[in-house]
Amino acid sequence: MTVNLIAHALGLPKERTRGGRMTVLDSILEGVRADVAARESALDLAAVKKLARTMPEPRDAAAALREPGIAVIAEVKRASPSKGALANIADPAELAREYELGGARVISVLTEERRFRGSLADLDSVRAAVNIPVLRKDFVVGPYQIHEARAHGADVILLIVAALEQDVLVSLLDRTESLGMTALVEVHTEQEADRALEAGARVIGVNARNLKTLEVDRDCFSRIAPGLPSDIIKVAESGIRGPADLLAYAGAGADAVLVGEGLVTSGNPRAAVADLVTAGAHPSCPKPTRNG
Ligand SMILES: O=C(O)c1ccccc1NCC(=O)[C@H](O)[C@H](O)COP(=O)(O)O
Repeated sequence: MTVNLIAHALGLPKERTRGGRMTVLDSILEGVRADVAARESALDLAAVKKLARTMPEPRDAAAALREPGIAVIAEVKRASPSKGALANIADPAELAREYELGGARVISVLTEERRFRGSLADLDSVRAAVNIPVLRKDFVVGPYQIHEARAHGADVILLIVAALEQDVLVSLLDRTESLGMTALVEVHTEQEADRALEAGARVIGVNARNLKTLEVDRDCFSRIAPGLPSDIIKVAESGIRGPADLLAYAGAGADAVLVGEGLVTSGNPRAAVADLVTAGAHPSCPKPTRNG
């Protein structure tokens, strides 16, 4: 059986199997599809849409990310495929409040359960605890998760280009925006960045972590960001352990950084966020100028 036949049999885009083996991303997506199907059979799409309509309007995350200084998106992250258990986060709401007090502009909440030990309950707790925009960080495979995110108060959704065929990416991005939410569209290569732009992305995240090998390549951002139009909000994701990393990404054109492990393992998340925010606010720290 060829790689593409295996991919076809699994319902995956052709390019996402490596050497005939399931990649980490494939395996995560397989679990996510099963979990979404189970949730949808318990509460169907019409019911989730109805719930979403009862929520207050989404907060404007793009505006928050455009404010002066390098924005910090602080992540609630218990575990990861690359590192296993990271932090015992008994109270995600308290952690999110600490992040907000440290100056975070957006809180990212991992809701994937099998590999990251996150949940929609975490999203609910964080939403209720902070006044800044909240990102539902998950592996979105279809419209159900977008309405579900809105029903749980998310203002921002992550869309991973490598996980989605182009027509699906376009329709999920449109749906996100039609609900008043912001899409953070994640890329790993110049080709994926082109796809994100063609789909109409306004906020593009360059993830330094290769979702197939899990290696972190901090140069990924500086390869891709210069090719993005100046009006695109550019987010550097993964591998940021302190102000030096933030400054390096800022020098390469980042408007924002998304940080998980470095904060949840810091011992003092409020101070760790504040250190990043201070570095990103310093007059010597470059903030890209934009056209529009
Ligand atoms: O973190 C992982 O190991 C991982 C593996 C496979 C897919 C996604 C993964 N992480 C999601 C993220 O994008 C990060 O949580 C986020 O960028 C923060 O990264 P870090 O600051 O390095 O924890």
